[in-house]
This record gives sequence, structure tokens and C-alpha cells, in this order.
Amino acid sequence: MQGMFISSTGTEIGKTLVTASLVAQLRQQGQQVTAIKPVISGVTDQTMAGSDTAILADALGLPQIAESWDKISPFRYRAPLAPTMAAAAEGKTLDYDAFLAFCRSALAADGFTLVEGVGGSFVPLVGDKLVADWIADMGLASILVAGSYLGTISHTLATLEAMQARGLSVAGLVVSESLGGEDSPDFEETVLALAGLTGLKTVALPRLTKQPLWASAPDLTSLLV
Ligand SMILES: Nc1ncnc2c1ncn2[C@@H]1O[C@H](COP(=O)(O)OP(=O)(O)OP(=O)(O)O)[C@@H](O)[C@H]1O
Ligand SMILES: C[C@H](N)[C@H](N)CCCCCC(=O)O
Ligand SMILES: [Mg+2]
Repeated sequence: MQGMFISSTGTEIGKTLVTASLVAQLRQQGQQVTAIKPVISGVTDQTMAGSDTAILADALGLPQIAESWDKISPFRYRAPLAPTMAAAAEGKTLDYDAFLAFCRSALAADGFTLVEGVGGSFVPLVGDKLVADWIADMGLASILVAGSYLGTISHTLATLEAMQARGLSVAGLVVSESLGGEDSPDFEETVLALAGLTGLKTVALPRLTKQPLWASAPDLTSLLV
């Protein structure tokens, strides 16, 4: 059972791009790889195109059909909210035992399993269960994905400190270049500052433009060792 959790300092930062890029790079290295994003919000079966699930299916070379999406993201909610709120909007709650059983079965598969979180590391899943509790229950180390926007330094240090205070292992940091205006901080300077302040093995993921983005990312697999 080899796996890595992909978490972040918040939502829309770059977890899916990092996860899909790692899938592609591990496949290129001849490795067997599975990727799951077990819980996703903001989707319906009619709006899966372009969703995290669809992007991971694409990187895995799976067809865009419900069978593939169920393998990657069996717990899906319509409202683009934290799972607690998105599930409640449908009169549901996430069945955490079933959720964990699904994740563990994916981890038991041969090869390397990448698990994408939802939003940042302290998003509530059900009741008082947070993504951080999920990571602990999975017994996985994490790659932390941070943005490069003004404010990311505090968000990253706070997320890292809170994860480590819970005994969660953070194997590395990816700084994914955020969209920004002319007053955005310098990307390279931000990467250097975050690497120095966190002490983590750090990879810079510059702003990519060529689709599919996950096919043109720099090597991220150095963070898996
Ligand atoms: N370095 C980058 N280059 C180009 N686009 C990027 C980069 N980083 C993030 N993006 C884009 O920003 C958007 C958000 O990224 P992504 O979907 O990976 O975030 P996320 O952390 O997975 O969000 P969520 O919490 O919803 O799962 C996507 O459209 C993604 O392609
Ligand atoms: C819909 C969005 N893209 C994510 N899937 C859910 C993010 C929940 C964030 C909750 C929060 O931290 O306030
Ligand atoms: Mg995502």
C-alpha cells in the first residue's frame, strides 16, 4: 500500500492539477497508479465535464462515463460548498464509515494511490470530522499545495503548523502559481520564501497554459520519495 494525500491551504489552489500531473508522471515512469477524489461538491452527473473527477479520469486514461466517475468520486454533492453543508443541502450526511472503507479499498490496490482532498486541510466532512481527521485515519503523508497570491505565506504556515500539531506528516510543498494582477508578489520570491519558512522539499509549479495542463507540469514525483 503506497499512497500520498494531496491537500491544500484552501480551495481552487491547485490540488487537482498536482494530482493529475502526478498521475501522468507516474504512468510515464511505468508505475501503476490510482487516483481518487472520494468526495466532491459542486457537481451533478450532467456537469461532470471539466470537474476534478473528469480531469483525474482523463489523466488516468479512463473514459468519461459514470463507471469511471464512481471509481474516483463516489460521494458527490451538487452545492459548491464544504461537504457538511453540501450534503445537508440535499438532506444527507456523509457516511464516514463507508467513505473511509472506499478510501482504504482504493489504497489496497496495487501500485501507487493518490488521494485528493477537498478544499483545505481543515474543511469539515461530516459532524466534527475534518479533512485533517480523514488524513490521520488514512495514515498517509501529505503533499501540501499552496498558491502564490498575496496572503499565501500566512495561509501556508498556518495550515502546515496545524497539520503538524496533529502529528500529520507533510512530505513536501508545491507552490502553484496563482492568477494575479500586476500587484501580485513575485512568484520565484514567494517560492523561495515558502521553502525557507516551511523547511519542506518544495517544487514550483509555474502558471501553465497548454491543455491538458497536467501533461506539461514540471516533475513532481521527487516529492513522493
Ligand atoms: N499552476 C497553474 N497553472 C495553470 N492553472 C492553474 C495552476 N494552478 C491552478 N490552476 C487552475 O486553477 C483552478 C483551480 O485549480 P484546482 O482545480 O487544481 O484547485 P483545487 O485545489 O483542486 O480545488 P478544489 O478545492 O475545488 O478541489 C483550475 O482551473 C486549475 O487549472
Ligand atoms: C466547491 C469547491 N471547489 C470545493 N470542492 C469545496 C470547498 C469547500 C471550502 C470550505 C471552506 O474552507 O470554507
Ligand atoms: Mg480539486
